[in-house]
Amino acid sequence: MSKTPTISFIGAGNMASAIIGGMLEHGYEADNIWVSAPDDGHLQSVRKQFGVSVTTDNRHCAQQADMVILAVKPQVMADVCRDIAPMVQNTRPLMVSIAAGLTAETLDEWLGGGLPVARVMPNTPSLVGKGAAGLYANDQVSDEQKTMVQSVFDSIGTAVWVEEENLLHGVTALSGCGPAYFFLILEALEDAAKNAGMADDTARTLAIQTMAGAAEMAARSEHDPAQLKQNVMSPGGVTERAIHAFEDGGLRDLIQKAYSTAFKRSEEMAEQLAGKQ
Ligand SMILES: NC(=O)C1=CN([C@@H]2O[C@H](COP(=O)(O)OP(=O)(O)OC[C@H]3O[C@@H](n4cnc5c(N)ncnc54)[C@H](OP(=O)(O)O)[C@@H]3O)[C@@H](O)[C@H]2O)C=CC1
Ligand SMILES: O=C(O)[C@@H]1CCC=N1
Repeated sequence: MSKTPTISFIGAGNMASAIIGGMLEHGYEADNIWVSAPDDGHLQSVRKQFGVSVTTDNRHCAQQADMVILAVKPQVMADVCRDIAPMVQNTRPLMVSIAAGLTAETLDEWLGGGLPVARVMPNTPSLVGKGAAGLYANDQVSDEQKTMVQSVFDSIGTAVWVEEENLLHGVTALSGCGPAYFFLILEALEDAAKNAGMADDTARTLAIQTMAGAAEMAARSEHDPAQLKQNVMSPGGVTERAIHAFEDGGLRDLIQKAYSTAFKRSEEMAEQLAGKQ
């Protein structure tokens, strides 16, 4: 596709806003973006914030698109898809779902069948160009359409194709949910520092910079995280005590448990929603 593709978002919530904000920040033209959602008041604030075109009519939104990004909650996806199915069966845009769990087969069935359907599991740091997304496409998606969806998610972070759709459960439990895990750790670290008497803004600044610095270092280093951790743990020093406290408290098991629970929930949602009539 030589012209800039028109991209329509159905749903204007946290994740759609993060993707749109990231795309605009990275040079995508607001003129080529449409957004629909039920609440006109909310849409008008989206229009003001981003300068995109808005409508409360999902069909009208989908009609404009080379690529439709379905950004509603999984539980309302069936109704949304069935409503726009007659329209997209005519225009045949690339349909992209960012919903957790829902399979391409289920989505395609709700959309009337035979459409190019891709799935993306993005995350909210897309807003600041630091997203991490897993991508999957069904066999109706052309190479040109794969390039189109990849270029959108590459522009707002890192996008990685998975060979098998089932692998998206693991992507969801890692990078889809992951920002929340790190925000929890930030909250807890800030609280610990404040409990010991540190000023609120100092605790926040130091905690955020430490997390960002550790991530940047892990990304650039030739060493693995275990070695980088060891490099901070002076024998008989301070960090060693804290790391032992984490290990003794079962932090690794807890992380494994949280990850597995998220993974299972993603599988469970796929099964439950596939049965939705
Ligand atoms: N949040 C995250 O970090 C991530 C979310 N996802 C996936 O993204 C999807 C959206 O999640 P999120 O953005 O957090 O959810 P939000 O609740 O923030 O946004 C959902 C949006 O859908 C709109 N909506 C509801 N019903 C309809 C309808 N019938 N037609 C059109 N729009 C409708 C809502 O409108 P209104 O505001 O007017 O109610 C809202 O704008 C989910 O499927 C989730 O699995 C994937 C990865 C990460
Ligand atoms: O919690 C959720 O269901 C969505 C999917 C990944 C992140 N948020």
